[in-house]
Amino acid sequence: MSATIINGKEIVGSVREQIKAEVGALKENGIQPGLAVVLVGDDPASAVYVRNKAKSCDEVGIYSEVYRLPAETPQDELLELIGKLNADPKINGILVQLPLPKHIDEDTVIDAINVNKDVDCFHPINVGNLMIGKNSFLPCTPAGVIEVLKRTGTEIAGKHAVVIGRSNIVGKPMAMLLLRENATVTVCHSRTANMEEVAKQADILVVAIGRGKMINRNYVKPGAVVIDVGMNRMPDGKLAGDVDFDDVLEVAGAVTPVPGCVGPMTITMLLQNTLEAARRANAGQTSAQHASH
Ligand SMILES: NC(=O)C1=CN([C@@H]2O[C@H](COP(=O)(O)OP(=O)(O)OC[C@H]3O[C@@H](n4cnc5c(N)ncnc54)[C@H](OP(=O)(O)O)[C@@H]3O)[C@@H](O)[C@H]2O)C=CC1
Ligand SMILES: Nc1nc(=O)c2c([nH]1)NC[C@@H]1CN(c3ccc(C(=O)N[C@@H](CCC(=O)O)C(=O)O)cc3)C=[N+]21
Ligand SMILES: [Mg+2]
Repeated sequence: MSATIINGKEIVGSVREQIKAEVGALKENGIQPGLAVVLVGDDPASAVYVRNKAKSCDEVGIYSEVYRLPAETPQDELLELIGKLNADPKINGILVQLPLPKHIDEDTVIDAINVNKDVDCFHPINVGNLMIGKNSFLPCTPAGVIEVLKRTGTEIAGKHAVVIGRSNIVGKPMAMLLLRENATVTVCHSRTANMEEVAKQADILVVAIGRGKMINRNYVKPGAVVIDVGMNRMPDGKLAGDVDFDDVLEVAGAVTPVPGCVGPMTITMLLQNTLEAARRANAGQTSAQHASH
């Protein structure tokens, strides 16, 4: 038996078509959503993601600005740029590419981003709103995974979902979104005992650990849907996920490919959030106003 390879390109394409149409409709009312992406330092992987983000904005008609700052940029200068972007009406979304150089405190930087422009959903207020189920931006990678599950017709409610990884960017918000969809959720991490046994209980297995090809068939229940968030540059120079794709393909029900699914889906959700931010800015409906009452 061989698993279905989830067609990421097709899903990404159809969500982006929808976003493009909605951006087009806003433009007819004289509104163009705008995204600012800030990259500090010259990490080559980050440079690729930032280029992809700008290109994807163009494709759907979102205005974008990219700021490339040298690695030694003082924290104050970065905060000053964020202050300017916070006040700029052309900019609806601000994304500061992580990780930042060591001399910069990531929490301080994230705190400085206007809550209503935090299209990553990394600001503590937006993270809090997510926890209590209030309307806020959805974190891009986890929201992209939910969209993939829904568009492949995967039932989530009542199913056992196991998330491997507990980072603030992926694992934790992923668990929260699956819970919102009424899955029974287990989160694994580096201190989890008997991880193969735990993972094998999953109907839906989401893997975000940053260990190239670590998750093989021993972690997978026959027929499970396996979502690979990992992005690793292997010693041979090739890109691979955290899942041993060829091995898992033989037992799983469906598997996402890397590259070609969760990565581009993450960018798609970023576009969606930027569109949503522009809508809210123009409706005068901001979560900061809600939060201040
Ligand atoms: N496609 C996309 O859009 C995105 C892809 N990524 C990719 O996803 C992967 C994860 O990213 P991120 O969450 O930021 O990574 P982090 O390094 O921040 O977190 C990794 C998590 O995995 C856990 N972990 C590490 N090794 C093991 C192990 N051997 N067994 C069990 N758990 C383990 C860690 O546990 P502990 O907490 O105990 O240390 C931690 O919770 C990376 O490959 C990254 O490149 C990330 C963001 C977006
Ligand atoms: N503030 C912030 N927000 C993020 O969302 C964020 C971040 N920082 N730091 C890094 C991670 C990683 N990430 C990816 C986005 C797209 C692809 C992507 O498009 N991947 C392509 C391949 C790209 C390639 O060829 O290298 C694919 O999987 O098909 C991957 C990874 C967002 N992240
Ligand atoms: Mg730092």
